[in-house]
This record gives sequence, C-alpha cells and structure tokens, in this order.
Amino acid sequence: MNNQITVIELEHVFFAYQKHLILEDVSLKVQKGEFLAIIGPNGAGKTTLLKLMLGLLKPQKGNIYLFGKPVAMWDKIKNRIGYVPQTATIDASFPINVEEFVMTGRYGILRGTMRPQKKDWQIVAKVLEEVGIAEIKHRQIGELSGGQRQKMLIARALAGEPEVLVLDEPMTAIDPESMEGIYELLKRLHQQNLTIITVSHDVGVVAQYSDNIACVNRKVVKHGRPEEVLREEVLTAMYGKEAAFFHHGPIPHIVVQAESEPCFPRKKED
Ligand SMILES: Nc1ncnc2c1ncn2[C@@H]1O[C@H](COP(=O)(O)OP(=O)(O)OP(=O)(O)O)[C@@H](O)[C@H]1O
Repeated sequence: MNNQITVIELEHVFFAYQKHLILEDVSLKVQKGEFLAIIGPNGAGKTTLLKLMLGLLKPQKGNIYLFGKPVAMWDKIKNRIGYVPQTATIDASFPINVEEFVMTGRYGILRGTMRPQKKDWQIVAKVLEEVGIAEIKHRQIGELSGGQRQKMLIARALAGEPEVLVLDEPMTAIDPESMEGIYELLKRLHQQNLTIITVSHDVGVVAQYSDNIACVNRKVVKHGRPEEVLREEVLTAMYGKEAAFFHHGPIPHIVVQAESEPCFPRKKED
C-alpha cells in the first residue's frame, strides 16, 4: 500500500435491528488502496457492517467516517463508492439490455445532465470489456446466466468510476472459471489503486488477493494480514469445530462450512 489515507473509519459502532444487537463495539479503518476481505459465519453481521459503511443503515452508537466526513455530509460523496449487493433486485422483464443496465451505474453522476453523453458510453464500453461481458452488451437483462448477471452488477458498480468498490459475496452463482476471472479483475483494479472491500465465504481464496482480513462475528474478532488472521485457533473460535482446515504452504487453504452457525449466543427467538 502506497499511502495512508483513511477512506472509511468506524469508531466503537453498535448496531441492533429492533432489540437484537448485531454489531457490538466495532472499530475498523480501511486505507486508500487497501483490499480488505470480511469473513465470518452466516448471520455474523457482515452485510450489516457493509450497509453501515455505505450509510444505508445508521448505528445506534458510535461514529462512521467516509473520506473523513461524518454521515451527515455523505450525500455528495456517496458516488465515490460502488456497491455490488448480495441480493440485487432486478426486474428481469424490464426491457433494457446489459449496456443500458450498466449505464444506470452512472446515474448518480449524471444528475442534472440527464442523458448519457458520448464519454459516458465510452466509460461503459471500457467497463464491459474489463469485466468480460462486452460480447453480450446487447442482450436483454432477463436472458443472462447467474454468472453473467453477477458480472453485469460488478460492471454497473464500476461504471460510476468509484474510488472504493464494496462487494457482498460477489461470487454467489458464479462458476469456478468465471470466479477466478472476477478475482483476477479485482486484483487488476486493486493494482490500479482502487480500494476494495469484499465479504466472502471463500476464506482460502481471499487470502491470496487481500491485504487484510477482518473476521466478523458480532465483533471484529481479528483484523490484520492474512497470515496473522487465518490461523486455526482464530477460525475455530469464529466458525466452531465444523470448520475444516487443509494446510498447504504458509497460508492454510481453508474450507469453512457456509452453513455454520454464529458462535455468539443468540436468544431462541432469533
Ligand atoms: N432487516 C433486518 N431486520 C431484522 N434482522 C435482520 C435484518 N437484516 C438482517 N437481520 C439479521 O441480522 C443478523 C446479521 O445479518 P447479516 O445479513 O448482516 O449477516 P451476514 O454475516 O451478512 O450473514 P450471511 O453470511 O448469511 O449473509 C442475522 O441474524 C439476520 O437475520
């Protein structure tokens, strides 16, 4: 990492849905140019954490800063973040093609001018090429495979030329070959100094691509470089005994059961 500009900072953040505490005393900094992977069991609060970082949820306690600015000042800077949600609601019957859908990622920037200009179409063309879906740009969005759809969502997030790309389990519904292609794309974008924050269940793979990993299980259980975090005792404490470990080389290749339960105590009605 070249410089130490903090793009996102959480200070002692607490968040609850109704009375259920989901995140407790979370403090975390993401630096410009960092590739941060967030891992943790199902229901650990990873998506909630991303939504807090994006200003989609407000913490009950604690502070969150985006590019050094508190939440109240985020309206003008939100466009600097691209978001690929875990479950994007797309109306597949909506009569637009891939290229037009990806252009919607520029609408936040286009406010006022309304119609996309030549430059906007050039940016969309570049992004489609980068993500590897240029050849299907005229296809209707309802005619895509799961993997193509996911790539289209990533392309839409990139079309806004973000400084930070936030992805929530981007590999859902993607075949292993495309998955590698997407990780390679993220690696290239990271090399171009894009800050990347991604939630992933693929612990072994993120270890190869990320600068840092945050293990989240209601709290930030551990945050640091992959070799510091991906230790058997840390992962067993977080995922429980169901986690399986296969050691190859300095960083273990780890398979964690996606269905493993959160380790922190929950009330029955949860
Ligand atoms: N809108 C909501 N209202 C109430 N509870 C919610 C809401 N969204 C999420 N939760 C609950 O908050 C907890 C954390 O959810 P979250 O989606 O942040 O976890 P996660 O770590 O991303 O899980 P997964 O890996 O399964 O996607 C879960 O128990 C979930 O059921």
